Amino acid sequence: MSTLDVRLYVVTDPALTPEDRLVEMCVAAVEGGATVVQLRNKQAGDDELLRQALRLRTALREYGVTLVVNDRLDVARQAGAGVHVGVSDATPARARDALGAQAVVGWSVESPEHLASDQTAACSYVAASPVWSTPTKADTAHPLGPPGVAALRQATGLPLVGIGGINTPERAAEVIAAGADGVAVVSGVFGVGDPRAAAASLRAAVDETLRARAGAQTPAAG
Ligand SMILES: Cc1ncc(COP(=O)(O)OP(=O)(O)O)c(N)n1
Ligand SMILES: Cc1ncsc1CCOP(=O)(O)O
Ligand SMILES: [Mg+2]
Repeated sequence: MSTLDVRLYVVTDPALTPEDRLVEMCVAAVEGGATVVQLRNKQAGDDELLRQALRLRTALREYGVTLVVNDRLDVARQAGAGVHVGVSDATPARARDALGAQAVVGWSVESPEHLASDQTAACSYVAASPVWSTPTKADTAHPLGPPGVAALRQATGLPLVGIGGINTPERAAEVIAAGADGVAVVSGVFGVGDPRAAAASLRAAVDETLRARAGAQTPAAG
C-alpha cells in the first residue's frame, strides 16, 4: 500500500463548519492543498454523521483526498471512510478489524510510550496530540511542543502528523522541522475567513520545510 499523504490534514468542527457550509468549506480547503479531511462532530447522531460523511465522500471523490471519520467506527465503515481513534476510543486493532486491511486508521499518541504498544501495527498514521494547547479542544494531555514531536519521530516510522495550535505557517514549519510528515489543523483553516487561502499558506510552509529537510539530509555531491 502506498504511504498516506498527510501533509495538510484538515479537521472539521461543527462550530466552524456548520452543516450547510460543511462540503463547500472542505472543498475549499482541499483546493487550497489539504490532503486529508477528517469529519469530527461529537454532537451529531450516527445517522446525521453518516449523511454528512456520504456528502463529503461524494464531493471529495474527484480530488482523490482521504476522508476520515473521528471516533465512530460504524459510521466510518458505512461511509467507506477511514477512522481516527484516540486513547479513550476503540483501539486501532479493533478499528482495523472492523474496516479491513485497505482502510486508513489513525491513532492519537500523547507520549513515546504509546508508540511502544503493539497497537501501532494496526495504524496507517499517528498524530502527536497536542503539540500546543488549543481552545478548540480543552481535554487534551500536556502539550508536547516541537521537542515532543521530535521524540515521537525517533520512536516511529509511521506517517506522523502534529495537531493542536497549528494556526500559522510558522508553527506548521516548526512541526515539520521537528520531524512530522504533516500538520492537522482545525481553527487555522476553518476558523478564518478564507479556508482555501489559509490551507494554501499552511501547505506552502509544510512543503517548503519538507524540501529543506530533505535537502539537509542529502549529502552534497562531490
Ligand atoms: C488527526 C487527529 N489527531 C488527534 C485527534 C484527537 O483524537 P482524540 O484524542 O480521540 O480526541 P477527539 O478528537 O475524539 O476529541 C483527532 N481527532 N484527529
Ligand atoms: C482534535 C484535536 N486533538 C488534539 S488538539 C485538537 C484540536 C486542534 O484544533 P486547532 O487546530 O484549532 O488547534
Ligand atoms: Mg476520539
